[in-house]
Amino acid sequence: MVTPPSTNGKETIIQVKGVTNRFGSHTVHEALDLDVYRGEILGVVGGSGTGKSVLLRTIIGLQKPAAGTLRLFGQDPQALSPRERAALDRRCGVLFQQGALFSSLTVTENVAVPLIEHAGLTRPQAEALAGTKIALAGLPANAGGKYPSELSGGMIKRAALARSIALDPDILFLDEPTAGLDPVGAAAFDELVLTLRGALGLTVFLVTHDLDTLYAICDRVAVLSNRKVLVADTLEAVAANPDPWIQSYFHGPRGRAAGTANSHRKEHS
Ligand SMILES: Nc1ncnc2c1ncn2[C@@H]1O[C@H](COP(=O)(O)OP(=O)(O)OP(=O)(O)O)[C@@H](O)[C@H]1O
Repeated sequence: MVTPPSTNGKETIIQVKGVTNRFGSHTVHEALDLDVYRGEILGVVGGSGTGKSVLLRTIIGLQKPAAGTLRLFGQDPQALSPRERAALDRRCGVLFQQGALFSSLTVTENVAVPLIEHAGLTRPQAEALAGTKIALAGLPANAGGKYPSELSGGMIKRAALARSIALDPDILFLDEPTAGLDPVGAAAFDELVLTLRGALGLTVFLVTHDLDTLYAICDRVAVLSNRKVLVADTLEAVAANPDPWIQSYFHGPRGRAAGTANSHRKEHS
């Protein structure tokens, strides 16, 4: 058993050190460092094309970096046997930008897939457990029998979330989960992530453009800029950073509106 490193009493469960990613001559990340602490919701922001999704893909092993090291739960994924690697993958739930449900399967069948393929459950066992996950994701019981084409955008996100927590992961990776949702649906999804973090003890790595989400649920925010993590800190500390992109992001009209809405929310809670 490898003990993950500890920083200021916080347990680092993802450590990205000196990671470089290139596509041809295009360097997306260069010597990028980032730590993610157990139990936190980390919001990852940055301008379009700064490499937020590529960073997520690197951490979950879908993108092999040109340089640098990764540690998940204190382990180097590259050094693991296929069996150990599969066990590590099961600790990571992922919700991709498009939801990526199988369109020919019902919601229950979609959620049952990882339970059959990776946990070795029989179909009836998997479908029974899928019902619990569907309820946890805040969907009504009758949603289980529906096909993705019969669901609203918000319900599709919840169904995909149910599938991403099917194997009881320790970390949940969310790539722009509220993109395309109306503000009410987006706020409800934020609340769901917060509730699940508490109920399941998850750590959440959340790529987002949504300022309301940052204010509502993130413990820390990491800003990607110039091929690196420019700053990773509390929202207040990040918003005070003089970097021009950060200033326009947090203190432009949309940033001010999100900050004001959050102050009201705190006053009335
Ligand atoms: N498979 C790939 N092949 C070539 N280039 C890629 C590939 N994947 C990503 N890129 C490039 O890497 C850069 C970072 O992409 P990424 O999708 O991580 O950005 P992002 O910060 O998530 O952007 P957005 O906010 O627009 O979603 C972009 O310039 C993109 O074109």
